[in-house]
Amino acid sequence: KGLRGKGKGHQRAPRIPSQFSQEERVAMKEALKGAVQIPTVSFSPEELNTTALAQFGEYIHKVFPTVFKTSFIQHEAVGEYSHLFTVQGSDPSLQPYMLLAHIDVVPAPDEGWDVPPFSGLESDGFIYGRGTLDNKNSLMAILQALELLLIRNYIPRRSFFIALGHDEEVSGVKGAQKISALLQARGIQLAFIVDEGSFILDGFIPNLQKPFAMVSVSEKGAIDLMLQVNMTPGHSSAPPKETSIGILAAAVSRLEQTPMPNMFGGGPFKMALQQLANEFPFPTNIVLSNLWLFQPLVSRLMERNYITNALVRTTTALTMFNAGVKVNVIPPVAQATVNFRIHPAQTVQEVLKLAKDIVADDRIQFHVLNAFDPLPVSPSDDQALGYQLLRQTIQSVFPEVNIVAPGTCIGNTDSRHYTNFTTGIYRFNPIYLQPQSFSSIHGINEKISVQAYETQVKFIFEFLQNADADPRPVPHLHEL
Ligand SMILES: CCCCCCCC/C=C\CCCCCCCC(=O)N[C@@H](CC(N)=O)C(=O)O
Ligand SMILES: [Zn+2]
Ligand SMILES: [Zn+2]
Repeated sequence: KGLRGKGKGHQRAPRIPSQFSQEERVAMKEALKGAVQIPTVSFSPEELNTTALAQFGEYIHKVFPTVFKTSFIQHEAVGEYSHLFTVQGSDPSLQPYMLLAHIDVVPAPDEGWDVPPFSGLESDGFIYGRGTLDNKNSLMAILQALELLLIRNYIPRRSFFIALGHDEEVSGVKGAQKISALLQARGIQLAFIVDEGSFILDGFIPNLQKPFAMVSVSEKGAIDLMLQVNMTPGHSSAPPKETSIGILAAAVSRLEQTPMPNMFGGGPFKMALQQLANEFPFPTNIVLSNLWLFQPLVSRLMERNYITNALVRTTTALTMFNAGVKVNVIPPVAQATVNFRIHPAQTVQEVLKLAKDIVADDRIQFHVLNAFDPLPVSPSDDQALGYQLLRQTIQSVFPEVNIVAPGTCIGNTDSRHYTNFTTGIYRFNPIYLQPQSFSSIHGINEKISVQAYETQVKFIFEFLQNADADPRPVPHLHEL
């Protein structure tokens, strides 16, 4: 709605092969390095590096000139530093879709890095730096693929939006939320959305030898819960039996030692394991094919690893603790913040009640700083256009990957600000991820191989064209 309504000229565009010249391949990796070198760090919702964000806006103008000068692409800066591209397709009868990525990155002090985190240095075939996996790779690959298609005179059939938020790492309130309001005011409805949030997972599940593509169809909810204890201050030479610090420490320790219930079976993860069953050796294949019998066993096994544990329950992370004003003063107040990530089968209210029951101490005050429910589960059936387009593109770009399975994103993404536009929200990065690279996201030595980045560009180049092709049934591989 509201997109190029001319109703004419929507002939089929010829398929353009995803082959790039040596010169283009060099230019694309250099463009990513340049993006990494701009320190677009979000420290807090109020503390963004606005100089770097402004510089980034100029940078994408410079490296993707065709995107900015094409007549059927409208560019708008939103909330000053976020960017919305409206690509008007030639066939207004096709519902548009939207690709998301974010400009900002989490802070990266130099300590522990092999190379400075904002150097974008290339070493042993890898480009190093903050944002190379989260999420400048996606942002640059989307614009790069579009630039290359435009240079080849491609005219998209289906309209689409590209929304690039500038504060995803600290809420998305100034970026994604503003873009969302703008699209809402324009009455836009979308066929589907694709965002960051999952990968081709390699080595995350014991005994599963082959990588598989997990497309996240849901996203955990979250609560930032502040616990506070107030006590009368006094001289430390004659302390009371319990201090605010002691009471609060015991309360948060109870929360840490009492995990939220295991909800395995109540989210997409069970479906993924069933789809993966035949990829495991005996007897795991039999166990996973018969979850009606073995569900209690499997759900317990999943708790053993901290990543699979995050997929079966609401997690409880103690992230901040503040108390004390002076070495010889009984502290008047102690505060701690707990970050819960809510399993798709639970709600904010349910988790709050459980947390209060676990703490079970009237001296503790609870303050909800921020909370939202898990995101609805998007369809992954044969009719789900976004899911099937991802599946089709994964099968063509990564023919060695046998399984594409739905999953839950354990982190949060900007896509949660766009739930009004579509029931189909998919989180997927076309990149192989091993547990070690998972730790580098928000950690140290974040890096992407030059080859992986080229493949990401190729994936989007193919995806944009697949979205314009006539819908046709996608053959299922390895169905149960
Ligand atoms: C099937 C078994 C293995 C499953 C393993 C899952 C491995 C994890 C794969 C991907 C998770 C990566 C999450 C990336 C998205 C997170 C984005 C992010 O950092 N968001 C922040 C900020 C925010 N928007 O709230 C966050 O705190 O979550
Ligand atoms: Zn991210
Ligand atoms: Zn992140």
